[in-house]
Parts: sequence; C-alpha cells; structure tokens
Amino acid sequence: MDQSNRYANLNLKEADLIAGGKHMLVAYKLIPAKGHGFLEVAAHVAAESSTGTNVEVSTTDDFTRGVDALVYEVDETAFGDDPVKGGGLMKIAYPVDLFDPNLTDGTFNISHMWSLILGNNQGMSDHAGLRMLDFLVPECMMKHFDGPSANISNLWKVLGRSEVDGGYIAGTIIKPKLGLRPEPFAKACYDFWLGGDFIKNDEPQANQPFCPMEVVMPKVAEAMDRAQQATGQAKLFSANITADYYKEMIHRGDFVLNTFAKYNSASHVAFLVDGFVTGPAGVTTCRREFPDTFLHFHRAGHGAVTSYKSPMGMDPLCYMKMVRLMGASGMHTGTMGYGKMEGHGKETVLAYMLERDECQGPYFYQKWYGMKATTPIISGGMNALRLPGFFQNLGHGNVINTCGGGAFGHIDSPAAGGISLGQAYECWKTGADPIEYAKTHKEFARAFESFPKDGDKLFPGWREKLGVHK
Ligand SMILES: O=C(COP(=O)(O)O)[C@H](O)[C@H](O)COP(=O)(O)O
Ligand SMILES: [Mg+2]
Repeated sequence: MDQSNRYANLNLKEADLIAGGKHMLVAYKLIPAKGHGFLEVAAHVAAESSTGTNVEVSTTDDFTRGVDALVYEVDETAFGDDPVKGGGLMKIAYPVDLFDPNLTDGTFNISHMWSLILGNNQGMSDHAGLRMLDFLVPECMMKHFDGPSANISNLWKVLGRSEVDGGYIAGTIIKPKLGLRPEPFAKACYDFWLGGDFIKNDEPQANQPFCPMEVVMPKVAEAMDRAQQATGQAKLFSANITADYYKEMIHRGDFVLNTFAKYNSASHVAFLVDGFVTGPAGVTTCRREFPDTFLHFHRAGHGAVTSYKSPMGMDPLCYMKMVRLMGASGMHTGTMGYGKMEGHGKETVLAYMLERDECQGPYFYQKWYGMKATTPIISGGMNALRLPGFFQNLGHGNVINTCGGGAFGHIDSPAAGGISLGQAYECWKTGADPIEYAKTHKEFARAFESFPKDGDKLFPGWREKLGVHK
C-alpha cells in the first residue's frame, strides 16, 4: 500500500524543522526491493517507525496523525545502483513526542530510541537495504540523556597530568586473549605496567574456571601496586564487568572496586562493558551504579550492524552518537584505517563527534549543549610504528590507545612494548622524523624489528637507515 500521501511531506524544509526544535531528524540510505517505488517504501519506513503499519487501521484518530513520522527529503539516486553501496537518500522527521522518557526521572530511554528509528523498519520485505547514516538530536531532547559522568580527565588526574590536555594514554590488552591462569595473567600486567599506563581486559576475559575473577583480580591489584612502586607512576586497569543481569554486573563492579581499594587504587580502575551485546541497559546500569568510575564501552559485535560491507544497520558515526548519549566515558572508534579492523582515514569525525561540543556530521550539524565528552579509544592491530601516522591523521593524541599484539609482540618485553608506544607519541608530538627518532630511542627502534612488515610498508629502507641487516 502506498502511504506516501500520509507519511511523506516533501514541502517541509529541513532548516524549519531544525529551527522548530520539535523533531529528531534521521538520514537513511534506502534500497527499495524490486517492484517497489522509492517514495512508497520510504513512507512505509516512516509509518512502521511511528504510527502506522502496512495497512490503514480503524483506531487511528486525529491526534495519532499529529505524531506521524514524515519523510521530508528524498534523493533516489544519491548513491547509485550498486546493490550494497548504492541506493537513495531519505530523511525522516520524528516528532519528539514519539520518544520515551523514563518513568523514574524523565531521561530518554536509548533502547526505545534505537527500536524506534532502527527497529522493525530493518526487517521490512519491501526494501533491499535500509541503513541509518546520521541523526540529529534537538536541544530539547539532548538535555535529557545521561551523557558521560567520568571521562579521560579523571584518568589524567589519577596519572598526575593536566586534566585538560593530558595527552596520550599508552595501553594494552592482555594477550593471549583467553587461556592465561591468574599468576601469568597478573605477571603480564606487571610486565606491561613497567612501561605503559593502562591495561584492559580483553572483551571475553571474564570469570572462566581457569582464571576466576575472585582469584585473578587481587593478584592484578597487587601487581598494580608493585608496578606503581617500581616506576613511581600511577597505573590504570579496565576490568570487564559485562553481565546479562544488572545485579551480577553491580556485584562484579563492587568486587573490583573493593579489591583495588585495599591498595588505595579504586580510582585507578575503569569498568569495561561489552556494550553492543549488553545493549543500552547494560551500559546505563554501569553508568548509573558507578558514576565515578570510567565506563569503557567495548563494542565487540558492532560490525554486525555498523560494517560498511552491509546495506543494513547504521554507520559507525550513529553508533558513536548513541554511545555518548548513553554516557560512556570512552568508546572504541576503531583505528581509522591504521590498524587491523575495518575503517578509513576520513573517520576522524567518529572521534570529533565524541569529543567536541559541536560537530559537523555527514548530514547534520550536532550541538551537544555542554554534554561531557566521550574519550576515543583506539584499538585493534596497532603498534608503535603505526601510531605517528595515526596521530597525524587525527590531529591530536588525547586518546586512550590499547595495543595487544603491539605490546606483547615487542621482541624485547611487554615493558619495552609499552615504552615504545609512549615514544611513538612523543615522536609525533615533537615533529621528529621516526627513523631519526629511532636512532636515539631503543624501544621505538626495536619496534621496527618486532613488526618488520609494518616497517617495510611505512618506512621503506628502515633496515639500512637503522643498521639492521636481516
Ligand atoms: O583486542 C583488541 C585488539 O587487540 P590487538 O591490539 O592485539 O589487535 C580489541 O578488542 C579490538 O581490536 C577492538 O576493536 P575496535 O577497537 O575496532 O572495536
Ligand atoms: Mg579484544
């Protein structure tokens, strides 16, 4: 059924909708299924995402029609006719009244928002692809999301740095990702902390019988204490408290904080939540139960909805925006093409959208109205050699970066791996030539021998220049 006479109004102007401030605007890429018209399917998406279905229903009244979502702009050939990359652009205006404020405090419920703007519409049979590209949250809604409570400033403070521009946090992920027992796990932490700042649990490291949390966490806290005494520097640990029941998550969080508190290090702990698989409920549970603790959002699984390989789901930018609204302190943004995960150099907007108070997205200019920043977390196949180019592309180094293979794959030691990361930052920050810098910085130099393929690709001729002949 073509519902475009009700759910589309192409006379509406985006500038007026924005000035009115009473709608959330969403841009989608749409590929209609064979035999269906673009506007017809676009209108069906608006219907399915608001007041309608695939037929007229007798219970609809005038009020109902007042909260219809409306297609206000279409460009049927915006992306060409490739079955995955192609499709047209459509934009929908959702009246603010469609969204769900909590009974308890009026804060908007992100689980609901997600199911509204990217819910049933994903499964409709009359499109061959529907992907969310960007959305705009109006001021009247923005003020009613949790947003972050803690962020990188809290960690900089613990590290004894400036809370405003405290610089790069050199981190790792304990590898192997599974299979270490408590003693070797804690030893791996200690060994890295001798050279780096921050360690995170890898996303599946939890409470396995070979490494129970109640056994390993006290050893990690003790290792942190020893490393702090050995180096004279504060150290940080991001502990995985992901769980599918809020009481279990809170229990894990309390246990971790109490364990580190024995060494006066509760503030040195972050909580890692696998926020894609828990969904917003898991993230908000952590955000609200532990507002003083850095909430580290690990997005494992997100590729199922954010991968550029798919005509479905959403672009990573939309995910970043939702995560900041949820109140994550730090969010994985990928490595913008410099690491092992899907991404490209122009994705700097993922970080800027998390950090800035105003940011131009691909379709909408988002103002955050003072909401705290979420810290970009750079992870996945990174090492000291890849970092200078990464920082150059991003334009700053105020990030948390975790290099698993990049630290534990350093040929000298995990500590040398950690030191090489800090040196990579310093090399970029001082504008030094990496090869010249390597001549006077041993750990960075040894990163070339640790990751020779990267050396060959990024710094051809490095062997001769550094006098390494093998
Ligand atoms: O374990 C790692 C990285 O290990 P390594 O440093 O050894 O590659 C991270 O969990 C993912 O890369 C996350 O990816 P993203 O940040 O893209 O979500
Ligand atoms: Mg991982």
